[in-house]
Amino acid sequence: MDIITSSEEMNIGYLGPPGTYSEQAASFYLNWIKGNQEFKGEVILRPCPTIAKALQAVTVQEVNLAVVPVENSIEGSVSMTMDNLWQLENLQIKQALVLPINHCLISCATKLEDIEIVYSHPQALAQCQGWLGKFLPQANLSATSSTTQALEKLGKSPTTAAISSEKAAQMYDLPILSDRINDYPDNCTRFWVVAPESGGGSSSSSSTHTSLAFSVPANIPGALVKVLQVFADLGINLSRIESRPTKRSLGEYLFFLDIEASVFSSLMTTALKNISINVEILKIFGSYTVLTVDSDKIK
Ligand SMILES: O=C(O)C(=O)Cc1ccccc1
Repeated sequence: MDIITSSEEMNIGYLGPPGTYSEQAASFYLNWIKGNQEFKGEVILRPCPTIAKALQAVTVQEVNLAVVPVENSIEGSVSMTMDNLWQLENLQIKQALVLPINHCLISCATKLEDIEIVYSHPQALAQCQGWLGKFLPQANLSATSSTTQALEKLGKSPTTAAISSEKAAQMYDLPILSDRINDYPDNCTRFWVVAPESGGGSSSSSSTHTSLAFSVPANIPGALVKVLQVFADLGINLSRIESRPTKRSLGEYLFFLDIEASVFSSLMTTALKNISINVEILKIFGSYTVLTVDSDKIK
């Protein structure tokens, strides 16, 4: 892995305010790069109001890196991340991090029956929708830009609640009314560490995964299968396929692939050459390794 080493200071953007799951991921990464002694200067975490702004901050070099959520085991893709990676130029994924996510219901209410409104990030609300339906059927759900932005809306009201982490509850000095409220216990989110293509050096040849996205030249039968067949024929495993609308016209899609191979492998060189005639625009987001983080490593 290559990290920018020329500067004394490294700034890492993430979806804030402080206390979000994205901050946990960014903070783990900060400690990891310090522990691996790949960067000796000061590392500063910079909260951004949205995922889009965190990624834009990388493109305009306001920050050196951004740590953004990309996929959750219960709710699936974070479309804001996918769409911005496609739209913004010169971004490169340097690393993937998988973090366990344990949601708590945080509120000054004394009983669940008193709660009228629950605030949180749409991903968190979705990851707890079964629990919310069962234990808070009366409550209205309200989306906020992050789980800690939800905490800022709470105040001391006895009729409002937010979904956020245990760490965030401690940070904002708010009580936890219920713990582990996500619908599946092994809830986890994958984050990407994103750098500028030019500033971060090239990806390491030890990378194990590659992410890319493409559009197809025409909406014709077999347009997608021709691309997928190339990977199948070469025995390259795909770990994710996702479609997103091109936003140009209804029914027209971009396809995002996560591939279990390094972009530097000879098989991938062949695959990229072979898919080139079947794709319209191809964007390679980077090659990287995946770090799975234990809950006791999250501060
Ligand atoms: O709002 C946050 O805390 C985030 O970092 C986004 C998010 C929300 C829910 C699960 C994982 C990431």
